[in-house]
Amino acid sequence: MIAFEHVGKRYGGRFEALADINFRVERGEMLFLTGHSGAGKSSLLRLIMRLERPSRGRVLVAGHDLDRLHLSQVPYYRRQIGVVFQDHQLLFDRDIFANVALPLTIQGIEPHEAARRVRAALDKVGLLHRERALPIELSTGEQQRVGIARAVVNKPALLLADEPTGNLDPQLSADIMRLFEDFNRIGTTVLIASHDLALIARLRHRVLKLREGRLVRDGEAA
Ligand SMILES: Nc1ncnc2c1ncn2[C@@H]1O[C@H](COP(=O)(O)OP(=O)(O)OP(=O)(O)O)[C@@H](O)[C@H]1O
Repeated sequence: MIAFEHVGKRYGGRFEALADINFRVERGEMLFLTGHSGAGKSSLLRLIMRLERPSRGRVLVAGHDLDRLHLSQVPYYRRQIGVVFQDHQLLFDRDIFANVALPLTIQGIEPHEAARRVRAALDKVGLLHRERALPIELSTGEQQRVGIARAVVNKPALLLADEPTGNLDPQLSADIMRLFEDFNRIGTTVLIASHDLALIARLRHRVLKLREGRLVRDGEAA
């Protein structure tokens, strides 16, 4: 599903944020990406999303060599990827339904079909009964679940998350991780960047650890 081959990333031609990164992720895997602040986690995720391009090496995702992807193909490529952010980035002037529907609205999906998919996604995160609420009326944990529903509404083959539990207490963090495991169980490949070492250790998935831009560990959580 994902292959990094000797990938390096420099910003501004000088600073090396990632150096000689090599790993493969099979379809249907779930794994964590960890490392200190500034280790390169977000840079690595941005390369997969094709928001950045590597300075060296190759990134392959879902059969695409991202360097060969034509600019006009990038939006279609990104539809295969769901992304969850720490601060969920919801639109506060629209209700939950409209927030989750956003990716489908942008794609011009027919409203009946869009509504069906939005409700299926909200149901999976346990928030179907709140579809007419505004984000401000929900708790932080619920807001994050809306962010996850929006990320999966397209049924992406790959789900990426950047510190999805960064603002949540341990109980809510565990709930959110269980939700990711549910999506993984139905076949979605899941890659989560996280600082939460205690939680990662409990879940016993594969862990990629970065230190100063290098991959220093690839294996089961200790
Ligand atoms: N657009 C950019 N331009 C210049 N330097 C950048 C840019 N993005 C990231 N960096 C630098 O690259 C390094 C890796 O950053 P990155 O955001 O990937 O780390 P991270 O592991 O995600 O950190 P955090 O956990 O704090 O989010 C950092 O030193 C950062 O300052």
